[in-house]
Amino acid sequence: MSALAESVLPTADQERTPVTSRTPRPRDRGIPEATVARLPVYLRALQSLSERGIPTISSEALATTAGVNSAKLRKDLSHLGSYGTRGVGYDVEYLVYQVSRELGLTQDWSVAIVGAGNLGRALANYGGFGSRGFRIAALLDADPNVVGDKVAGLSVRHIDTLENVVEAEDISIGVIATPAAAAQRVCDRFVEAGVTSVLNFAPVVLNVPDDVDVRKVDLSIELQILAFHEQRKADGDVGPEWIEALEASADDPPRGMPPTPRNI
Ligand SMILES: NC(=O)c1ccc[n+]([C@@H]2O[C@H](COP(=O)([O-])OP(=O)(O)OC[C@H]3O[C@@H](n4cnc5c(N)ncnc54)[C@H](O)[C@@H]3O)[C@@H](O)[C@H]2O)c1
Repeated sequence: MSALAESVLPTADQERTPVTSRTPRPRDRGIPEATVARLPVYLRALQSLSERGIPTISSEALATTAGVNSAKLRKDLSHLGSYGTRGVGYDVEYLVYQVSRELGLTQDWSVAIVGAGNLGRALANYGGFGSRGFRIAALLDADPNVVGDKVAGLSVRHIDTLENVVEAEDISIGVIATPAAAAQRVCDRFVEAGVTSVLNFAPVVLNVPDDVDVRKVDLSIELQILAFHEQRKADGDVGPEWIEALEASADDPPRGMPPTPRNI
């Protein structure tokens, strides 16, 4: 069990549920995507408060710690049914539990990474996933020279075993770290094997059925967004009012403005 999973299970009625890739997932209850994207930011801030032994926090202080405005934070947390107590604020431990539960982190998730190259190995070697409830259960590759390599305590398996691995390891999330040309086929195989959540690092748009969630990570896009902001700052266009306006309209940034790292 992950440290996080242990730390967010205060009572018996909040017990962990064993999850398999075919278990119906606790779907969001109409929570906006932009709110879901900010929950990990709140969680990180809350965990840091918890580690410092801070029992309660006002929405303003939590918003400052998380780097968002307080009205947005209150609205986000209201989607979780959390309103805080007037004059006291939010109970930090309970909010850690609520946000973790909403993100599905009160249970462990098994992850398979396909592509044991530079990126796949770096991901597998990163120790931070385990403490957040993500177990890297398998690393697969198509190159016979790579299959059998030991990475982060795992033996790289052949891609031909993907379906067996998904079944045997109860894989819930598939990570694609292959070249772009191979990504769609790998994705199709994940989906055929029953995986309905895919994290794609390859620079390609994947086609998936409606019930499959794909998140794409592209560092070059993030760098381009930062470059855009650097340019605006150099031109003197980005002042505090502009940032405020952006934060107030996180779901619908002003025309011509890409989402900032603070509002996605
Ligand atoms: N999203 C980002 O921010 C980001 C950053 C760096 C790299 N990337 C992308 O991540 C991917 C991997 O990059 P890398 O530097 O690790 O490349 P790499 O060449 O080091 O590794 C790719 C691995 O995929 C394997 N592979 C190829 N076809 C396969 C298949 N059909 N099935 C299984 N394995 C297969 C190769 O054998 C190789 O081991 C690339 O698409 C790259 O563009 C994305």
